[in-house]
Amino acid sequence: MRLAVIGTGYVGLVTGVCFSELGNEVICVDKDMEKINKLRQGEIPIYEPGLQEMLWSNLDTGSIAFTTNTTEAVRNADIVVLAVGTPSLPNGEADLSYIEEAASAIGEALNGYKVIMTKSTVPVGTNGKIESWIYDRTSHPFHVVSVPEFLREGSAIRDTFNPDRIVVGTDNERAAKIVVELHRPLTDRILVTDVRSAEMIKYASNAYLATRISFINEIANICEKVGADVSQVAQGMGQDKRIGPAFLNAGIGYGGSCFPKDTKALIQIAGNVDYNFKLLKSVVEVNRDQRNNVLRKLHDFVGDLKGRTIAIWGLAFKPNTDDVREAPSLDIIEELVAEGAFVRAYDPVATANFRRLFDHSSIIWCDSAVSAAENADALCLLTEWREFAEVDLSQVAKGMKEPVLFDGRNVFNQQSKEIAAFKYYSVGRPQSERTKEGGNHYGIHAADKA
Ligand SMILES: NC(=O)C1=CN([C@@H]2O[C@H](COP(=O)(O)OP(=O)(O)OC[C@H]3O[C@@H](n4cnc5c(N)ncnc54)[C@H](O)[C@@H]3O)[C@@H](O)[C@H]2O)C=CC1
Ligand SMILES: O=C(O)[C@H]1O[C@H](OP(=O)(O)OP(=O)(O)OC[C@H]2O[C@@H](n3ccc(=O)[nH]c3=O)[C@H](O)[C@@H]2O)[C@H](O)[C@@H](O)[C@@H]1O
Repeated sequence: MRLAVIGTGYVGLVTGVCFSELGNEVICVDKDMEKINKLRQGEIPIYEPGLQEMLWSNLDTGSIAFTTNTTEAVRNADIVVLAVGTPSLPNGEADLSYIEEAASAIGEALNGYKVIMTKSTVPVGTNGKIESWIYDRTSHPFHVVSVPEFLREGSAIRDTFNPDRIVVGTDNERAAKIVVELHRPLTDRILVTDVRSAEMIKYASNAYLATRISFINEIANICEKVGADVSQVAQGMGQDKRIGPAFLNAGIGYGGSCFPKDTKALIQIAGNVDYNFKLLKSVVEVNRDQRNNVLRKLHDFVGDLKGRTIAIWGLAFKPNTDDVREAPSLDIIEELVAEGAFVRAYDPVATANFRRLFDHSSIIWCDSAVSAAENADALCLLTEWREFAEVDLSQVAKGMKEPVLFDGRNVFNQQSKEIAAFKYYSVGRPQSERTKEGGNHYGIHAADKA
């Protein structure tokens, strides 16, 4: 089939590349000329494992192309994929201005029957609006179908080729058949629903996953106080088939471009119909506070942070991506700087993106995990990049002023020999005897603070 993908951000690019890999003819559109020019040269603007290579091979065969010309792309397509951004407005609601602009351009361009497939995450009722924005500008027939996207950054290609399900929201049989046929090579698990239910499935899924994370983080906070180990608790819970093991990793809370935005949007969607979504409001609040645990632990152990040097491992909101949108690292580093600390930070790929959002003369950007820890008073692991688990910790400990490690993602085994060199704090796990006993040369005793 011939696809025009409008919006070549994360979702648009991954969708475009994967569907061209499946043998479709794809043209990706973006209004950002610089981005399109780079993509034409095979340069991708994001870090996503495997995407670059797949783009190159499809550019070579000519099954994918890039343009800023929406009209031409739409005219040559059977299916138009809407993948523009839907960021948060200051009140938490989704900003639909990019969707309206793109829908209007599609309406102007229509030259025959097309299916418009909405992959952007949009509030319930939006596909109806998209339909009317297009309808007002054309006399050609079309159907708008809600096909929410469930890929995760860092594993986007694997997720696209192995989806748990594809949701197709439409009341129209002809459109449903076309969209089902497009996705058939990916899976048999294709659920056709009405449009509003499809829109709700996306928000409900993200809100539920966010809820699991805040739930396990609160359990972790309680574990710390009662001397239980949240890793074992999560394992025990996850073995119950009704619960399952995924998304029960305690840590410093969720970030990224979607959970924070989509949870806030669903609270607004509920509020607009006079429903107070109390549970989800708490999920957001718990998440906001969870990242402060790192700072609280630093205060407990290091005391006043003014003039101290804090090393940071990991800036991205999760491993295998260079995305720092709503990353816990942003709040934590901003606060460290505000309190007068010096920061030595390292991330394998996300440093440039982080610096675009926040930079300061008190931060030294390091080019390896080991160098970031040099002469630091404490080290905080914020993103569980695999390379951190493989670093020679004895070398790290030797290079630090004080071997104090705050493991915000429970990467290390606190019983291990390497960890024994540190005063080690993780999330929701009992502190080792050494850590409990350990005072430090600032004269503050962790155990005294309890
Ligand atoms: N990032 C992710 O992992 C996922 C995102 N989503 C949803 O997909 C949607 C897109 O998200 P991202 O790809 O992260 O967005 P993004 O913000 O990275 O990219 C959006 C792109 O659309 C372009 N654009 C905006 N208006 C346009 C127009 N009128 N014509 C052509 N191009 C236009 C922008 O220049 C930008 O390159 C959002 O609704 C998001 O919630 C859903 C699942 C996963
Ligand atoms: O709508 C979206 O954009 C996407 O949002 C998430 O994907 P993503 O944000 O890429 O990454 P996740 O793997 O879900 O992680 C999100 C955040 O939760 C945190 N997390 C995840 C799992 C866990 O057990 N604990 C935990 O703290 C991660 O560190 C990360 O900060 C969803 O998993 C995707 O299904 C969805 O398509």
